[in-house]
Amino acid sequence: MIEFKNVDKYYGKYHALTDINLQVQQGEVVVVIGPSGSGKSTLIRTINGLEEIESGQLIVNGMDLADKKADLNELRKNVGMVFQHFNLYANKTVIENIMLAPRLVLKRDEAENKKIALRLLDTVGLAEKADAYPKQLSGGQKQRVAIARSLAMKPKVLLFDEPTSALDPEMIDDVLNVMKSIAKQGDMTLVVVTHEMGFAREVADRVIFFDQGQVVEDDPAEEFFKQPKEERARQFLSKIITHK
Ligand SMILES: Nc1ncnc2c1ncn2[C@@H]1O[C@H](COP(=O)(O)OP(=O)(O)OP(=O)(O)O)[C@@H](O)[C@H]1O
Repeated sequence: MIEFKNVDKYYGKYHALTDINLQVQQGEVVVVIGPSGSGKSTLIRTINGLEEIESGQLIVNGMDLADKKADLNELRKNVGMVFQHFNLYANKTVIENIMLAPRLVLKRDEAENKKIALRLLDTVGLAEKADAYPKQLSGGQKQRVAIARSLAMKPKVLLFDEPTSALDPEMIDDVLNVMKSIAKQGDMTLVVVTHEMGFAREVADRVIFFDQGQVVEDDPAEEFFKQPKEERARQFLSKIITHK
């Protein structure tokens, strides 16, 4: 479970998160939407300790991240993250990218590690790319490898930070389909920052609308997709898309 209690975060004097109170239950799929610069990335980066919080409490899988002594390596065994720009190791093959963390962190047996990695590559539709290097892949393929790499750790929580926004339009669906199938399995907690409203409508349990570092709406998905909240969100999102 993830629980924010009165969490504040500053970058210098800039108040990036203001009094966040949120709970995400194990197995929930939560989509976070909101305008550019509203703090969505900051919010999810706090969940795996990539950003520190200044005050309040943030409990993730029983660990209090406000405690400066929290063991972030231990936390990250159970909390994976998929980034906008994939962050694959360029000098390692696809399968090595997937096998590395389970080998080093979980000390997983090598044969078992390889079996799991190949199965995951198959799941994301890239079985034939095991020995390719990231530079030989399209953006959408890289992102599917990044997802397989996160899944290899069997995390309880998987965070997605705008996973499709660096992709060409024709690649987006392949990545969203992989994410949808993970969401539909129902055992992992997913927190997804995205502008993909179709994805949210299909698989989200909850939608959080974020603005100026604050939770403005926190609704069950069926509630959110009733007008006029969805319409307001679309107006915000159309501004972002025009920007880009
Ligand atoms: N490391 C940092 N140092 C200083 N300011 C930062 C830092 N990271 C983010 N910010 C600022 O904090 C605010 C929130 O940024 P954040 O990336 O969380 O927003 P976002 O909602 O994810 O935006 P986008 O949709 O454009 O990615 C922005 O005003 C940003 O400029």
